[in-house]
Amino acid sequence: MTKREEIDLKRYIRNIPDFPKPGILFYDISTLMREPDAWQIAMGRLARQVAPWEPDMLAAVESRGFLTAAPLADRLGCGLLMLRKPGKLPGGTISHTYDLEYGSDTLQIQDDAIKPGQRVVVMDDLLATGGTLAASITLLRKAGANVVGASLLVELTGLGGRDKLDVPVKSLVTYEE
Ligand SMILES: O=P(O)(O)OC[C@H]1O[C@H](OP(=O)(O)OP(=O)(O)O)[C@H](O)[C@@H]1O
Ligand SMILES: Nc1ncnc2[nH]cnc12
Repeated sequence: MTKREEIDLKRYIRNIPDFPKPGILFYDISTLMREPDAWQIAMGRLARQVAPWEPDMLAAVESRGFLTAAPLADRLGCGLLMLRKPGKLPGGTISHTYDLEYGSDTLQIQDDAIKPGQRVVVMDDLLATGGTLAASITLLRKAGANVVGASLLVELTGLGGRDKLDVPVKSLVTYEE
């Protein structure tokens, strides 16, 4: 029997070619989440990755970032906040609009989500070009956060996303493509 520490999470992450557009190889974590043992192992490894940063809060990027940040906040005993697409968060919000390969996108945070200087780790499922995480970090700083790290399940290293980020970045699984 394979020991838990030897389990290769790549075995559980499915690749789907040409989704959502021709030419994109989509890394699908649904197949990892369907396997309770593998998902627990992934969350355990993420917890060990993030704990040394001693966060007060985890910031979850809509929507797949919610899937990793919520169980981790529970494991680490820290707070959880959402970075959402526009018009989803009640009360006062702060926005940041950023450029994508084609067009632009906006993320929002509640303006009272963070106490000044709180240590925040931003979490998403996957790092590709880095545009989403770079924008998330800018938005968190606008809201007063001390962003101490970024944590991912999957990193597509060939796209150079981590070069856009000025915080320490850790990922569990890397693909060159
Ligand atoms: O590094 P980048 O090039 O910015 O890409 C990474 C982002 O793309 C995906 O989100 P998507 O926009 O597909 O939304 P979803 O999480 O709602 O599926 C993924 O969950 C990251 O948030
Ligand atoms: N190749 C990819 N697979 C899954 N999610 C993504 N988000 C951005 N690029 C992606």
